[in-house]
Amino acid sequence: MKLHTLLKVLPFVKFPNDNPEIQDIVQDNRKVTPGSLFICIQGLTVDGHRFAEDAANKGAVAILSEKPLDVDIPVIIVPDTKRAMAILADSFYGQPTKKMKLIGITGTNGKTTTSHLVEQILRDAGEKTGLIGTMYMKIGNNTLETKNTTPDSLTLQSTFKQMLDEGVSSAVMEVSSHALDQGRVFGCDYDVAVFTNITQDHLDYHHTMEAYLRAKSLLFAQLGNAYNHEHPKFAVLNIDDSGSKQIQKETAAHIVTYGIDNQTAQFRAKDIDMNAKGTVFTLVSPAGERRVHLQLIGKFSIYNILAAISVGYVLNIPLDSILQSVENVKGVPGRFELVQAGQQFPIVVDYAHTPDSLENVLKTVQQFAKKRIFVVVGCGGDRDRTKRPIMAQIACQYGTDPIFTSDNPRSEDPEAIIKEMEAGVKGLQYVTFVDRKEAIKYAIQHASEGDVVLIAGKGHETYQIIGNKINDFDDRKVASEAVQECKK
Ligand SMILES: CC(=O)N[C@H]1[C@@H](OP(=O)(O)OP(=O)(O)OC[C@H]2O[C@@H](n3ccc(=O)[nH]c3=O)[C@H](O)[C@@H]2O)O[C@H](CO)[C@@H](O)[C@@H]1O[C@H](C)C(=O)N[C@@H](C)C(=O)N[C@H](CCC(=O)O)C(=O)O
Ligand SMILES: Nc1ncnc2c1ncn2[C@@H]1O[C@H](COP(=O)(O)OP(=O)(O)OP(=O)(O)O)[C@@H](O)[C@H]1O
Ligand SMILES: N[C@H](CCC[C@H](N)C(=O)O)C(=O)O
Ligand SMILES: [Mg+2]
Repeated sequence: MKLHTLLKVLPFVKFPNDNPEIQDIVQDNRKVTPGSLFICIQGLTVDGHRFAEDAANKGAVAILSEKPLDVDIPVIIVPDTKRAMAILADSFYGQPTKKMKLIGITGTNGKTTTSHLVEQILRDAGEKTGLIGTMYMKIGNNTLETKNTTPDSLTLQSTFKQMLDEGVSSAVMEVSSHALDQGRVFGCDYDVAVFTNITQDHLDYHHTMEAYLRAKSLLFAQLGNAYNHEHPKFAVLNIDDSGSKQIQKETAAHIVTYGIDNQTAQFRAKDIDMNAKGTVFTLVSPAGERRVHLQLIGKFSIYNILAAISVGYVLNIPLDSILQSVENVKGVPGRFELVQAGQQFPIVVDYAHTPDSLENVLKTVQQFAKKRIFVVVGCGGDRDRTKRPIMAQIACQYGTDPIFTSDNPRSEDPEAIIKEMEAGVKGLQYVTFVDRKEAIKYAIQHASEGDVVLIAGKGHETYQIIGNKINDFDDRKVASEAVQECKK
């Protein structure tokens, strides 16, 4: 694409005299190849403008910048390069999200789970699907690795283009608050946006809950208009969560509500019956009442199911097909996943790494544990420090045997992180092991029939990040091995 053609989507920019062919758009000087447009991003760690000269030396033919630069290739100046990058990426890759159904899911907890449920509903309805989220990106059945839950706008739009080339008709993605704040999704044309909930997390980044909710609400602000009857847009909101009120004010889309406690929810679960094998509830929906039998457990799972059902419904998928899909779902890897290694008690591996998710999952475990509840839990390094004492306190409140350990300490001292957890539980009973393997072993050695072992925080993760090193570590494997060792 010619530079001038590409720049047409950015109003008021000054077109340079040169009009080179743009082969690629990159934001990392290490990825520049001849013919690239290099975009300078002021990051949180470094200022990308400082790599402009190197990009030019490597063959970049133009630079997008927020300030004048001393290089001998054209420099186009815009007020906000991150935003411009998202808009250019959308245009460069042929506006892929305009040609497919796109569902975005945001909220503190439940994004990965809900996106998998929605993907399943769409597949069962005959769509070829794409999925972007914490665990991977998927095009049909092929998975691609991903670094972020929501990738940068260039990766995002090129992935959508690939999806389109491979026949994807509907894509579902998790939209993190970081991505919204950094404009990674500005170039996405969503049809449906979902809000799961908001509770404490990421205060290291957003600083206040108000700023965190504001970031989440950006997804709904960019969603578009309810009165475009050809392409109506839908905001699917958890009406039991007070954050929905704020979000509702920020969007011009149709509002669709789901919930359990609030009787006005358009998609509501009532008469809930839960046991260790699954959950049964009555779905109240615009299409009438239906009894639903799930293989998932926990009140939080019902919220995810309701969100997914609402999405399917607004996309005109027949309710019968939607319900058949969700009833068949066995679970999502690392979310309340049971480790079966021949032991006499349940071992649950769960991705709860926030106070609210830990509390929810422990309340669910409490319903089934006859005796003790062992909770292995740590808190991530280089992440919200204020959740550490709270998570420790929740582990002590709901567990009988809390075990504090490490969960991706990253650049921080693992012992110091545990100390910050301990500050929340002075005078209470718990044990600590810096080595997560030892913590898991301890729980499994001490548990017996009637007890439950919950290993929280890492879920599907297959690594433990200590310093800059990414070490192999999978809670599910470590737990299985510990069970085998105990049998010896
Ligand atoms: C805090 C945060 O969000 N950081 C993201 C941010 O990095 P950054 O601002 O530090 O970027 P930077 O390193 O300063 O670089 C600035 C610019 O210089 C360029 N650069 C940099 C170095 C160099 O040698 N050459 C070069 O050209 C970079 O490509 C970039 O364009 O922009 C990067 C590119 O888009 C992201 O990969 C990176 O995510 C890091 C890995 C991260 O850990 N992010 C987490 C906090 C995050 O975003 N998490 C959410 C999920 C949260 C949840 O679901 O709970 C997510 O969506 O993943
Ligand atoms: N709707 C929900 N409400 C509260 N907690 C939930 C909900 N759904 C899942 N959880 C809990 O949160 C954990 C993470 O769930 P999930 O991976 O679906 O969330 P996520 O929003 O994608 O998280 P992340 O932001 O880290 O990617 C689960 O393991 C479970 O303990
Ligand atoms: N998306 C979350 C994942 C946290 C998972 C937990 N295991 C940790 O490392 O803190 C984050 O990056 O904050
Ligand atoms: Mg996720």
